[in-house]
Amino acid sequence: MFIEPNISGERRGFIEVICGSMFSGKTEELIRRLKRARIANLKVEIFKPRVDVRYHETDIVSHDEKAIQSTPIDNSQIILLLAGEVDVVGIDEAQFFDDQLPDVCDQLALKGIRVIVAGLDMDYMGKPFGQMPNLLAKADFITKLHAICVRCGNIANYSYRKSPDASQVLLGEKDLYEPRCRKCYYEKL
Ligand SMILES: Nc1ncnc2c1ncn2[C@@H]1O[C@H](COP(=O)(O)OP(=O)(O)O)[C@@H](O)[C@H]1O
Ligand SMILES: Cc1cn([C@H]2C[C@H](O)[C@@H](COP(=O)(O)O)O2)c(=O)[nH]c1=O
Ligand SMILES: [Zn+2]
Repeated sequence: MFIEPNISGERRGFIEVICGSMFSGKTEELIRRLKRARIANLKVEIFKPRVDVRYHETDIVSHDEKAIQSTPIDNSQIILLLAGEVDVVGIDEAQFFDDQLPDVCDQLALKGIRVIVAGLDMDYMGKPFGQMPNLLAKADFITKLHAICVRCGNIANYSYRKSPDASQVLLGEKDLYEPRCRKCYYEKL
């Protein structure tokens, strides 16, 4: 990623969005960027929605068991209260947050903070998930990652749900979901 030097001397914030299907490596990439920011001695705060307690009460944990400590929160406005003096804010599972999240990210970036957001761009129906479309619209930088289709080995954009449960929010792992390419996803629907 190339970022032009800041010619005015004033620190400018920006919004980075990491998106893709389940198992595409969003959480790993978020953790990688946040750990590098800490290596650079930047002050980092990390948040996740309280609803996401699959692996750990507080940590953000990838499917490959890479982890970083975070603060579980009930709504996105809390980030503004807790991220006063930070350089970098990380947010995982952004699709589960309320509709204030894009505005919160804008406010953080306006204060000069680097905001790194990871989330599912599509739900199991292949529809845009939560505030992700609005975050993608506001993002300065977007990284779309792909998993490997468990059926054919091509790149996977879709998160296929193996359960008949039709609610949009249904926490789970390989027990409930598998990443699929477009062809395999629509064949089995
Ligand atoms: N079908 C798959 N395609 C790609 N990675 C997979 C797959 N199944 C399991 N994984 C594992 O998932 C890891 C990515 O996990 P994670 O960063 O938590 O993804 P995400 O946050 O996008 O769901 C990979 O490094 C890999 O070890
Ligand atoms: C597709 C889809 C997923 N979910 C849930 C399942 C998991 O708990 C998370 C996604 O986690 P990941 O870090 O991207 O692997 O979201 C859901 O609730 N509804 C869906 O449609
Ligand atoms: Zn496939």
